[in-house]
Amino acid sequence: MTNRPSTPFLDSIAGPADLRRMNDTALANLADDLRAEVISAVSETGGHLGSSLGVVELTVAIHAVFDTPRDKLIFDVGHQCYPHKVLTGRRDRIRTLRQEGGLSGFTKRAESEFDPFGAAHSSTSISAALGFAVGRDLGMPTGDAIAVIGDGSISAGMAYEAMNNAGSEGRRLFVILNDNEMSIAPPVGAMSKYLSGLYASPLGDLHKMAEGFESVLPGPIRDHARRARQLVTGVQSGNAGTLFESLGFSYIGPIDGHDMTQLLPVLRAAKTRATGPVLIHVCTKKGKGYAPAEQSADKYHGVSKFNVASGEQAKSRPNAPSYTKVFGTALTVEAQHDPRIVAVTAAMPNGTGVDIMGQRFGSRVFDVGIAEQHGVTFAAGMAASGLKPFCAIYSTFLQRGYDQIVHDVALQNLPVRFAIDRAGLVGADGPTHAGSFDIGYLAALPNMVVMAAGDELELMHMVRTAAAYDAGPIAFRYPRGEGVGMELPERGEIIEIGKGRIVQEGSDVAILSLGAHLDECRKAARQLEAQGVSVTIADARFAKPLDRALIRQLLRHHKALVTVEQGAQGGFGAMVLHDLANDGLLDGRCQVRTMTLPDRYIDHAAPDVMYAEAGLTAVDIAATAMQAANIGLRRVQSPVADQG
Ligand SMILES: Cc1ncc(C[n+]2csc(CCOP(=O)(O)OP(=O)(O)O)c2C)c(N)n1
Ligand SMILES: CC(=O)[C@@H](O)[C@H](O)COP(=O)(O)O
Ligand SMILES: [Mg+2]
Repeated sequence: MTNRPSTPFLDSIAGPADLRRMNDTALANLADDLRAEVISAVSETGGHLGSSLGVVELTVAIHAVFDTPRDKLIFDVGHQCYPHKVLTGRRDRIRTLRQEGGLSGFTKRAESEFDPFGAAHSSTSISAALGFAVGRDLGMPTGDAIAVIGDGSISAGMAYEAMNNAGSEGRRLFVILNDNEMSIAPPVGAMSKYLSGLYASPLGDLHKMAEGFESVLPGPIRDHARRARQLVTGVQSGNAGTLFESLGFSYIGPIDGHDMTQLLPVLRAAKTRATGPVLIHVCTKKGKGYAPAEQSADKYHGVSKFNVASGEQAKSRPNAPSYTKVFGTALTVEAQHDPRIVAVTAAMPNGTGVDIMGQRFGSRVFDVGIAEQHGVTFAAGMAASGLKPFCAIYSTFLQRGYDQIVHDVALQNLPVRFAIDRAGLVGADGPTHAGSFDIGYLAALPNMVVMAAGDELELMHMVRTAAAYDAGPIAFRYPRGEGVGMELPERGEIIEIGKGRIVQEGSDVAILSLGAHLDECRKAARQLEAQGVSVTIADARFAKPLDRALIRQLLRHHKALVTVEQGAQGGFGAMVLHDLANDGLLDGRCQVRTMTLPDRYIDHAAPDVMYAEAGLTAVDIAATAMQAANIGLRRVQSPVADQG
């Protein structure tokens, strides 16, 4: 355990109501304590530290000024909510963040009345806040609605859809733009440049502050508030604020989000005077107040446990390259062979590994910002032009681009290659980030080819296959984390579309694996073999088109056929059942079982714990095969006993 910091101001409060009794100096001191507490806690748990450190003063100020939980504070993404959790009755559990059975790393309704709206995917906060504002105006027991959204997250279309609607609704609503000039990577796009322009606007460019607004500000801070003069004027402010004002918002800012003498009076004035939607532009530093974070390139966006004194993170030494790295490297090799290959990422160049290609072929890698919908259609356009786009998006975030996949890609049969990282359960980020649904939602689409990599070599083959495949859209999925650890060639091979492979041949039961649970299937086979059961393992490779010949062969020669996938019901297993049922093949000697994620969300924990919770361990697979084959349950070894 690290040395706990001394936090007298934080120790003196039980919840946000206490903040409303503190003077401004005490609130500033409280913010210092809170920052120290967050650093200390995250050093023990890991998590999204940089974003949380950037909003310490802002979080204190909002809770001090607004009447939470009656007023609804909605953090966009929610990855910056650790100070909020500490202030809202969860300090005693803050050192359980992202651990099994502990606090979520995001806001979560089930956790606290101070989390009125759950999040983890970005750019939803303004829509949700507007919903609360309408609820209030229609008599629901709710107060003001305050959305806190980052400069990265405000690049997504959904934020503009919400502002467009909020501006025309004209209801009292607060949007606080937390502008730290960072997304996960440095932010991209015209919006980012626009915000930087606002930040650079000299005070003297602004028009006169409205009398009514000025009068509610205490004398000493009037100067700071000169930047907030548009609150009740609605007057255009030269270049500053014009976009937000055009959308119907009053624009206040920019103000220094680490200076309580600016934050508190501006929030108080806004709260007192606002009658319609207001956007308060707050400038902060990601990682503020912790030197290793401020100095790091990613501003400590997501960190593992670390040493507070040195900032050194406790990264475990990898046994094998990550799937992400294997993908990024294989893509770069393909890009070298074919100049038509381009890559698209939605604000995750490092997370998806396309930054590896970017180092060699920078002009062919496109970071579109947090804009998955646009990213998919942009890729479709590039494919229509004759390019070969690889659209690299995490499974969970690709959900955002589903209509674009259906309407712009699949329907037009355009050869967009979807590289789907973080397939399956991902661990500490929990259910919001689980890649559970892509097999089902993609395999349902005509024209779409869907592959899943059984290991990192298979991933290389799939990258090469996708690069070579021009007949229509093709997707391949692979999980978060390390591969199994194997010798890898320079370049993958092209595999035949719709053909699986036999990994080992047996005669009693067949396990048909799709994707990276292949290794778990091997463990299950060893457990079964220890019981005298002869096992075939097949790697389906394709959820679509199915290798129907392979499936029928397995069915003919075994007493049981068990499909296994790292995905939800309605995926690969369902495709197999559908296919067999339609051919009247389900009533024969061979019993068929499907093993998928269960029909519920699984809370954050280490991935193997989550898979155990899901009933998808080697023991579960072996037991299912035995039961299906009616072999009789003898003792099945536990995974701990199974060292092989
Ligand atoms: C729809 C969606 N796409 C991608 C992400 C991954 N993601 C999480 S935080 C983040 C950056 C957010 O930047 P910003 O809003 O500026 O917050 P900051 O981290 O700078 O505090 C990204 C890309 C996400 N959560 N949701
Ligand atoms: C908050 C968010 O959405 C991302 O930061 C996410 O936590 C990244 O996850 P990976 O660590 O899997 O890239
Ligand atoms: Mg940011």
